[in-house]
Amino acid sequence: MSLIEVNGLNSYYGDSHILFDVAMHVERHEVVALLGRNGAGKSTTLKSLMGVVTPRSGSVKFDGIDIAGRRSHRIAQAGMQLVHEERRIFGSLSVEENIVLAGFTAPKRWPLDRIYEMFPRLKERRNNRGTELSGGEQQMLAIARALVRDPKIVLLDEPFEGLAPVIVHDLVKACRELAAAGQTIVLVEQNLAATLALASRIYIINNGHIVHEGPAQELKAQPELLQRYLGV
Ligand SMILES: Nc1ncnc2c1ncn2[C@@H]1O[C@H](COP(=O)(O)OP(=O)(O)OP(=O)(O)O)[C@@H](O)[C@H]1O
Repeated sequence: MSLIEVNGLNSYYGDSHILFDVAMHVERHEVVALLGRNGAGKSTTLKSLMGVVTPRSGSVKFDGIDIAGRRSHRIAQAGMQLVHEERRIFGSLSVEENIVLAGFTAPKRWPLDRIYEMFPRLKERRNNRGTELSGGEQQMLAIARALVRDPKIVLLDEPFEGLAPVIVHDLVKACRELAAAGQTIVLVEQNLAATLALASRIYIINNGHIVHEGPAQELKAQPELLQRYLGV
């Protein structure tokens, strides 16, 4: 049984039909990436999985249970975490307070030591307020806030966007360690090199339709797909 199995998913904003019969699956311990141009529907897909957007129709099975239509806090309680593009950390709280607070209501938690082993930078900055962090540190903190809840799956929405290459390198390394430890991840990213360094399987979404699915390695040999759907 797949950890996530999506079928016939349709999502709207008001009258705007955004996702059209999306079908996808994610296996345990897999890193899957969702690629596509700006506005293709990537964030909406993650939000529809997480219950931030309520799908109008279709099924979303998470660990065997249909969660479509459930509220996002209940989906989080079942073990899914979405790291939003805008990070959503508390600027007035310290790094450590941010992490502890995020883990507060989780049924299971990572010990802080494990978080700090993965992000040594956060350990150095643990007494700094959220507002005092660089963009890269904020992103590490946003991911740490998801991981502390020991999720079955983490959805990462453009985690590398707007960050300097050296920070992206550190974050990719941390994500690779996470994946090697068996963490299931769904990644939405515009940075193709970072995506291919992390994901084993790729979906491409275009105008709300899944138009391609296959191993990440194959994508490099398909320049026409990259050109047509990603403009690269
Ligand atoms: N809250 C909203 N209300 C109305 N329309 C929205 C809303 N959020 C997104 N959209 C529209 O839905 C479509 C899909 O947006 P989505 O954010 O899922 O795209 P994306 O692939 O994640 O792109 P990006 O990389 O720009 O975030 C776009 O046309 C966008 O303008």
